[in-house]
Amino acid sequence: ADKPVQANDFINLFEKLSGKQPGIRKAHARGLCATGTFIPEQNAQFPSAPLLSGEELPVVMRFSVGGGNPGADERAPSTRGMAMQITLPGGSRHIFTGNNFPVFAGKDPQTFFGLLSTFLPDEQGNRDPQKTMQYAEENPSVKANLAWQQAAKTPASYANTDFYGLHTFFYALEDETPTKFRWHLVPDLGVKTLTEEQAQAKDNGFLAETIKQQLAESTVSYSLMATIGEPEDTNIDPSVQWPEDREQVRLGTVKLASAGGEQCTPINFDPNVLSAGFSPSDDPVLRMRSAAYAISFGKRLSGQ
Ligand code: HEM
Repeated sequence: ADKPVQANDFINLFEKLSGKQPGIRKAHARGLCATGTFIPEQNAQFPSAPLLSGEELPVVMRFSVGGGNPGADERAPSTRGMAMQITLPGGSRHIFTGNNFPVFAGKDPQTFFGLLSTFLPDEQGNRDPQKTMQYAEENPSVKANLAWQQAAKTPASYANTDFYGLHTFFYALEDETPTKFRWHLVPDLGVKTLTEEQAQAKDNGFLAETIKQQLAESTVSYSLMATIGEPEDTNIDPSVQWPEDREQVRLGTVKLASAGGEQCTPINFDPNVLSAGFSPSDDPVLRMRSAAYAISFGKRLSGQ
């Protein structure tokens, strides 16, 4: 049998797909840093979480385009990412790192790795979409995400994109009843996309300018939502969405103050960094992310 896929295999594969990009994130290479505040809302499902205790908290956010290409074309209807670090009084942190699709491309790291491998060009430098199609037939857990990618339109702005945490997390402090949830971020300015024609009229890197302009003209904010899971909803499979009718709870508002700057440079947006009361699920994709992000972070800081 094949050796199980390791975090470093992903890093090597990203470098094969996008070329060596020394000193740059191995995924989500193109991005934009922003700052703001988190205005928490207390609620019954997260009764004494310090994160939601009522104080406004400082936020550093990084928006990004999926893939390892630092010059990725922002006119393309591909993956967008959002990483957010909230700092609590006393210095502990809570990190949320999500993408603009509601379902992940694979039930585990191995399946995702296999899918990405079908994007590698052959010796003549050609990609073979047939390979990807065949892989999807053999690995149906990638299908929901591929269908989303095929239907995706170009996001009009990071301020008009929703972002999904995808994995399951838990909350409970001391003897509280545990809450099982998945989070997502809803833009208060509404989800907006561009037609192909509108997208082609923009320049390759229009997203930074667009959100700066929106910040100058209006309030840019997001609602941080938690979907509350039922016992029968999967804890470990990010390629399966929970039923639509699950209870939605507001955790608070993220309000942007500025966009641009270097505040994100020293941050590793590891999605397993959680504040008191929160814990990760055993989702193997979530577990793999900590190791992969740490390797990428180390390479970035050491110019590799
Ligand atoms: C096995 C699965 C995955 C692997 C191996 C992986 C790998 C990586 C790596 C290496 C980075 C660069 C980290 C850095 O240099 O700081 C990254 C960034 C990122 N990933 Fe993942 N990832 C995975 C799954 C996911 C999932 C499920 C999501 C969304 C829920 C996601 C969203 C992001 C975002 C938003 C960033 C940019 C973070 C930033 O701005 O610093 N990734 N990923």
